[in-house]
Amino acid sequence: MHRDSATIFIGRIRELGETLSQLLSLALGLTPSTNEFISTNLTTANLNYYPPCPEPEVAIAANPHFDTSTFTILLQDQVGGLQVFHEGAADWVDVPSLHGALVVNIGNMLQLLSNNKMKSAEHKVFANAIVPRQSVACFFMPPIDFSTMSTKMYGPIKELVSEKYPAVYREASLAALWGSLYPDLEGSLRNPVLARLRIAYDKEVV
Ligand SMILES: O=C(O)CCC(=O)C(=O)O
Ligand SMILES: [Fe+2]
Repeated sequence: MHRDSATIFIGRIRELGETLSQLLSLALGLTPSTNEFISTNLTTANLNYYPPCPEPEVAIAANPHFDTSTFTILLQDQVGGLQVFHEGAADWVDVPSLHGALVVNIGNMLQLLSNNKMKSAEHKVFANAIVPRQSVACFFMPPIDFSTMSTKMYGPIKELVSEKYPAVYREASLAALWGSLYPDLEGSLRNPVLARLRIAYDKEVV
């Protein structure tokens, strides 16, 4: 990516992220004074390049995973291959590549903060034999401070917890949440990181 266009792109994505944070807070019914998403910022961008794969039927371009972010803004090229797991259909569905469109994924951080009101989207990318594919994934998170990574805790926003809607998750540090890219060793949990944070873990699994 050319340096000038990258700078402009990132600037615009930051603005869009701020607007999205505010809209998500509104959608959750949070008041501006307790809005914890306002501090959400663009922390990382993945520039993904997937070369053509000689044996796409036995390979995968990106393993199924949940992003750790509050939300992710994704730019994909025209090649396609991104799929999201649709809980209702219990199946993977294609996320078509539309020219000029951005995809927004909810990540594990928002599922945790929103006390399960917003669900993290599991996604994967399948490989193709013919053309390379590129994407830019921009991750929005609370600011990352490596000195407090294991000690600063995040949990369901107080305003979203009540007697009627008790906290679904215990609090977790960013370091603990970061495990979400790694599959469950026993392979039985769809979202192992959040499943292990569930307060009613014994009774119910995410
Ligand atoms: O390449 C894509 O479309 C998805 C990339 C992705 O999921 C990620 O970087 O977390
Ligand atoms: Fe992702």
